[in-house]
Amino acid sequence: MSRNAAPPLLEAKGLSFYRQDECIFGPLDFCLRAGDLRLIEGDNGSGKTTLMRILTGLLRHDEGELRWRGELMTGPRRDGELLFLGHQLGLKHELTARENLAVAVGLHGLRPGREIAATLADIGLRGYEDELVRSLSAGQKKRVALARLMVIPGTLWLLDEPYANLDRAGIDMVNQILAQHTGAGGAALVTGHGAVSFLGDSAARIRMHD
Ligand SMILES: Nc1ncnc2c1ncn2[C@@H]1O[C@H](COP(=O)(O)OP(=O)(O)OP(=O)(O)O)[C@@H](O)[C@H]1O
Repeated sequence: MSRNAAPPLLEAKGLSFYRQDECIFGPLDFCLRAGDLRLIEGDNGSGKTTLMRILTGLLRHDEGELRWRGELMTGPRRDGELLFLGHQLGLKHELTARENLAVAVGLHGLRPGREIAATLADIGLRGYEDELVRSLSAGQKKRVALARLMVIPGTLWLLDEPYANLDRAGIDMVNQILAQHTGAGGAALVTGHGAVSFLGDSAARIRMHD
C-alpha cells in the first residue's frame, strides 16, 4: 500500500471554536501523516492552546470535523497514540527525574530502543537523575518532561510551547528530538512564537489567523 493510501493520522476540516459567540479560531484545515512536523503559529490569545486541547479531546470544537486515522474523533483518545505536553508539565515534584520517567514507563510501557538513564543523559540531565524534580530549574524540568515523552510509546506528539524556558542548546535538542521522532514514523504538532525561526522551513505551518 502506498504511503498516501492510508488515511492521515490526523485530519481537520473546517475546524472552528467559539467562546460566547466569539470566534476564537477557524475555519482551519490541516492534515498530518507519519513523518510530518507542523508548527502552529499565532499571536498570544489566538487559540493555539485551545486548539491543542481540542486535538487531545479535552475540549469540543464547534464546527468542522476532526478525524484520527480516518475515524471521527469524539472524545479523548486513551490508546496512547497521542501524547500531549502542555504548559503544565505534569511532573511529580516529590519524585526524582529518574522516578518520574519510571512511573511513566510503568504506566505506558517503554518505547522500543529507549532506556531511561541513557535518555536522561542524552537530554542533558546527566548528574541530575536522582535529584527531586522540585529542586530542578525550569529548563531542567522541561527537559525531564521531554525525556518522559521520549521513553514512552506514542505516535503523534502535541507540544504546546516546547521551547519555553530552554536555552539555545535546549532548543537545538528539541529540534533534534522532533527530527528523530518524525524520522522514525511519528508526527508532531508544535506551538510557539520563538520556534518559528528555530524550526526553519522544515516544518509546514498552520496559521491561526491569516
Ligand atoms: N478557560 C478559559 N475561559 C475563557 N476564555 C479562555 C479560557 N482559556 C482561554 N481563553 C481565551 O481564549 C483565547 C485563546 O486562548 P489560548 O490560550 O488558546 O491562546 P494561545 O494562542 O495559546 O495564547 P498564548 O500564545 O498566549 O499562549 C484567549 O482570548 C483566551 O482569553
